[in-house]
Amino acid sequence: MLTIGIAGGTGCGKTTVVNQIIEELPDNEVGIISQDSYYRDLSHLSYEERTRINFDHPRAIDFELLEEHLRDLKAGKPIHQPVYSFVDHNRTRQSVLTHPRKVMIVEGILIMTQPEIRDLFDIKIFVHADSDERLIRRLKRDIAERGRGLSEVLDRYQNTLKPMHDQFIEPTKEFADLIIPNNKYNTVAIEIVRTIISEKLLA
Ligand SMILES: Nc1ncnc2c1ncn2[C@@H]1O[C@H](COP(=O)(O)OP(=O)(O)O)[C@@H](O)[C@H]1O
Ligand SMILES: Nc1ccn([C@@H]2O[C@H](COP(=O)(O)O)[C@@H](O)[C@H]2O)c(=O)n1
Repeated sequence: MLTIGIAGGTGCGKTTVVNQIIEELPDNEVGIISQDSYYRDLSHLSYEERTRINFDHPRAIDFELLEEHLRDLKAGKPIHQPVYSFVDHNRTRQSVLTHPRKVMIVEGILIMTQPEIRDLFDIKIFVHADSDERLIRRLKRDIAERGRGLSEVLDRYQNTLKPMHDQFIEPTKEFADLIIPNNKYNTVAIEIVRTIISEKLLA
C-alpha cells in the first residue's frame, strides 16, 4: 500500500487537491482518509461548550485511533472511519466502512505534527496558499457549507486558528517531500502526483 499524507493550513485546498488527484483514477484502487473524521468524540459536552473548543490544536484529534486505523489498513484490514458533523461540532453515530486500497491518501491540517503518523506516510505533501487567500476561502466555505456566521469564523480565526497554524501547522512544511503552491489551481503539480500514483497502480 502506498500511503500519501497531504497537510496544509485550513483553506489551502487539500480536499480540492485530493479530489483532483483521484479524478479518473479507479476508485477501487485509491482510498481517502480525512483527519476531520478523527476529531474527538465530545458527546459529554453541551453544544455551547463544544463551540468553545480549540479545533486547531493537535489535542482535538484522536491520533491514537487514526494511527490504529492506518496500521490496520496497511495490514490489509478494513476500518470503520468515523463521520464528523461540523454543524454539531461532534462525531456522529455513523461510520464509513473503508477498505484498504493500493493507494491511501490521508489529508488534514495536523497530520504531519505527530511523528508516529508521519512515519506511516511514503510520500508527504504540503499544500501552500497565502494566509489571506486561505481566510477568504475559509470564510466563503464555512458560511456556505458549514452553517457558520461571519463573526464566528473571524473570531475563531483570530483566537485559535491563526496562532495554532503558526505554532503547529506551518512548521510541518519542513517534513514535506513536495510542496504544492496553491494560490491558483496547480494542474502541473496534480499531474505529477497522479503520475506517481498511476505508476504504483501499474506495478
Ligand atoms: N486553487 C484554488 N483557487 C481558488 N479556490 C480554491 C482553490 N483550491 C480550493 N479552493 C476553494 O477553497 C475552499 C477551501 O478549499 P478546500 O479544498 O476545502 O480546503 P482545505 O481542505 O485545505 O480546507 C473551497 O471552496 C475550494 O473550492
Ligand atoms: N467543529 C469544528 C471542527 C473543526 N473546525 C475547523 O476545521 C478546520 C480543519 O478542516 P479543513 O477542512 O479546513 O482543513 C480547522 O481549522 C478547524 O478550525 C471547525 O470550524 N469546527
